[in-house]
Amino acid sequence: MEIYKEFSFEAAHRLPNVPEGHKCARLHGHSFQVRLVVAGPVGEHSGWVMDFGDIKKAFKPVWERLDHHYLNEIPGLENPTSENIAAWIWQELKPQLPELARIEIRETCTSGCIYSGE
Ligand SMILES: Nc1nc2c(c(=O)[nH]1)N=C([C@H](O)[C@H](O)COP(=O)(O)OP(=O)(O)OP(=O)(O)O)CN2
Ligand SMILES: [Zn+2]
Repeated sequence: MEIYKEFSFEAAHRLPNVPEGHKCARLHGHSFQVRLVVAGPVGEHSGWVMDFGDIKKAFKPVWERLDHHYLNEIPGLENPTSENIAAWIWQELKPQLPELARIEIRETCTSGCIYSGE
């Protein structure tokens, strides 16, 4: 079964590799929405795949590196597209949360990406 926990973080970024004149070359900010999906069997006694609180605990140190930061200054996020942010979170979080199955990032109300580690 899959469960999920949602988070948000506020951050600024600019996209350095967009074509000349692209609006995203300018410094701007988003309230990024993050959904972490965890997969596994439902424990017979616990009745859950994992305590939602344990997902929150695992993500906290990663979240703290993102929230209210200028993403371009974070090593590995020099080109902070949604795709690269999702892959970066995966790389940071997967060792602490091996049950992580998917990350969904929403950059605006209408734009985002889904990453399953491939
Ligand atoms: N594949 C990607 N495309 C774009 C990314 C990205 O990370 N991956 N990022 C941006 C910009 O950061 C931009 O802030 C968000 O894009 P966009 O959806 O174009 O934003 P708008 O809210 O202005 O969208 P409208 O639907 O046109 O209002 C750009 N592309
Ligand atoms: Zn943006």
